[in-house]
Amino acid sequence: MKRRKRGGGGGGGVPKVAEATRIHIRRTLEEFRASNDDVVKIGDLLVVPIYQQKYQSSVLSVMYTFDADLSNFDRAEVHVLCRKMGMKSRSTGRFVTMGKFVESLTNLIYSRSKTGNKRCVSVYKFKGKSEKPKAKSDLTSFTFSEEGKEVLTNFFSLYPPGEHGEAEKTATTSSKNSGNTRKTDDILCKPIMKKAEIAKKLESVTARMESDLKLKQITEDRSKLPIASFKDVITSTIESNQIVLISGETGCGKTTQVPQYLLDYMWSKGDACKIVCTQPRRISAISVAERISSERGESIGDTVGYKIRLENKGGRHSSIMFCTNGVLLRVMVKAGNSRSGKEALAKNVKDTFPDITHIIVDEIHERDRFSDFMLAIIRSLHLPFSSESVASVFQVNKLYLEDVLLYVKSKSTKVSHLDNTSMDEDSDFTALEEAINIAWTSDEMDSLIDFVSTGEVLNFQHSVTGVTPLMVFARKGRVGDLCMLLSFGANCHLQDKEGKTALAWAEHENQKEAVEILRKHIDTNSVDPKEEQLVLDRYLQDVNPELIDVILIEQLLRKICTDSEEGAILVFLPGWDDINKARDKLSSSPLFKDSSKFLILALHSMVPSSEQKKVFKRPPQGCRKIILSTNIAETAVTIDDVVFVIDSGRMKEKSYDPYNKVSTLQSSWISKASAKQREGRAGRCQAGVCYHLYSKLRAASLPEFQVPEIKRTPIEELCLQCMMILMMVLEIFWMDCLVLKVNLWVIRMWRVKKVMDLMIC
Ligand SMILES: Nc1ncnc2c1ncn2[C@@H]1O[C@H](COP(=O)(O)OP(=O)(O)OP(=O)(O)O)[C@@H](O)[C@H]1O
Repeated sequence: MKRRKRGGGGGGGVPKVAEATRIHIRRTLEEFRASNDDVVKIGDLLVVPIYQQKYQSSVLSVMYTFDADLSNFDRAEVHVLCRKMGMKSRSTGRFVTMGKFVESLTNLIYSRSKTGNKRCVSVYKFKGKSEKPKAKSDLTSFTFSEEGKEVLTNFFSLYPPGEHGEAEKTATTSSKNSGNTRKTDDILCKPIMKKAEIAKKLESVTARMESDLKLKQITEDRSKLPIASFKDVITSTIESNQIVLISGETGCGKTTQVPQYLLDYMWSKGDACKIVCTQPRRISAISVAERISSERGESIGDTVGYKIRLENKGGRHSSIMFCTNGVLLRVMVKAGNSRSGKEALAKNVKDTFPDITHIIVDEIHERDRFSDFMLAIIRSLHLPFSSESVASVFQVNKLYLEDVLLYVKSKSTKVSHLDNTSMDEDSDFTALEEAINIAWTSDEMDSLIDFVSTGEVLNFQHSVTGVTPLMVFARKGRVGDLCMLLSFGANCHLQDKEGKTALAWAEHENQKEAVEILRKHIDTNSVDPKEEQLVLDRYLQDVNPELIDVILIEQLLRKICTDSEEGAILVFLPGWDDINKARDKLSSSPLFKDSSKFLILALHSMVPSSEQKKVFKRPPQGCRKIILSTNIAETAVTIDDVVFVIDSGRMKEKSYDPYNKVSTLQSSWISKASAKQREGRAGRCQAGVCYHLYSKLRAASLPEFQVPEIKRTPIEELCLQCMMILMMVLEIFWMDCLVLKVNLWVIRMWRVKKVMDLMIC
């Protein structure tokens, strides 16, 4: 039988490479490419610089040779990956021994020996002409001429190093809320509030929360969040420390609760405050501000506001202000520009914005360049530091590619709401619910048996109780009917609204025979690890795991929608292309093209804010929401009806190759931190499931965190920004952002500076 090629079709002739080998190759190449040392150790091997004969002797290249036991397919994988990473590779019949090297760089000697005709593959990266790095003492006096500074200051005040896309005029901005035109920085001023006014505000918030039923419920839910028991510890730690690091599981309440704890604390003392909270993206700045306003029973722009590019709500009178990292950074740019020196910077931040009482920098694990710049500044202030950590909320069940493949092909879990073709409209639905009710409360089983004996509605769950026919038979000890349902393929893992399975009900009612049958069934039907591996291997022979398999996504969505009745589904895809491919696939599916049953939405930074907001709205009854999103929804976003997350494991990442001097936007594997964030989007308001479309082995091999953006950005771009941000205190920046390969980058930075000075003159 001819095999289907999948995964976007871009993997034509996908080599048959074992998952473990593929992971090993990628990791080795990434380590090799990232290393900037002259001699590096990868695994047990030393990788050394060599002077290639065919290049000028002054050109330094570094070579790494894989073990000779790679198959043809494995070597092909090395060649493909190498090309993508901007390195060169060559297969040779000779084996190059790596190991006997003289340590001195200038006297490198390496020995080669022939070991039969085994082919092996070597990888090269070129470091360009070797240059002597400038002495550190030279680098700290890095500064522009006075004219240069003036031109750049004007330039950056018009085009701030803020968010992507078109620049915004910073001098003025309009507030839709107030209809005023005011200075942007005004929104960072502390509200002028007398003690009596604060007490009145506090009173009205408390009264609202007690009188409004919805607010009462929200307040109760807030008090159950894991972070709630840390409220006093958090406020007192912040009171006695200038810098506090709070870490906690996704959804425990960091983003929405900490600003409110601070506000309540300040107000309880009768003090006005201005709490500025940053978010990496616009969507999270807006949605969190809106959520906090609704938790306090207020309109957005009142006590809580936000400021993003070209849009703001609230102003001076708002005590909590959300903004993007870029906006706050601009504030610091201003503070840093007016004076010079490390101490002056600290003083300037406080002097220029004396009204800001607290700054909260959220999602710092993302390491975007703006939050890194901010952290570098904050770190340079050498303030006392403390940390707190908080536990998690709802359970999220995690499944990986091998589980997904078995789940998708399993036949058992079928629920009636998509089987309505086999049930005549609402009357059958009501009759089946009635049959379950009767069987549950009496011993009258006939009408339920009539329904299930056709094998059509095996896993029907009662809309109120969640009880299935299998639970009824297990609870009543009807072993014959129980065996019939199990032989038809009924799902014994389904839970009712109390969280009980059929086995739990049988145990509860002490139905020993039913318990035994169900246990045996569960044991014999549990997945054999060998079967898992087999299914995975077979799948990976046909599918390149680095490409998005929209066929599998469609099958998984179908399965989820068959096995459960409600719960929005959030699918993480790397970029716009894949979102479109998935959307096209779903629109051509007879099931998903029915817009009365499925609402399919795309979430991407290019989608306007008004469209983005649609993902937070609940669809009409009977309609299921499927959101196709990039990593824009990965952090600080709560879509309250999301129960299922499908994680493709891929994201688009901007990277810069200092050897080839090119910037690329490539699809790459996510980090463990991102995977956790993606899982965290399910289970925020109820228990959820996350389907990772990569193997368990791949999951274990993912890097802990993404490479900081600062390390992936072209030096010219970074250079311009940090010159303005820390024009006078470059030393702090370089020393604090140790992730940078200082020598190589600073040399290039010098060149950019020279060009800039020339242009300005
Ligand atoms: N818009 C919303 N609708 C309903 N519930 C919400 C909303 N936003 C937050 N919540 C509830 O508040 C909880 C805490 O959310 P919050 O964003 O503060 O968590 P977090 O700890 O900052 O998570 P993360 O680390 O993922 O950013 C969520 O788990 C959810 O139960």
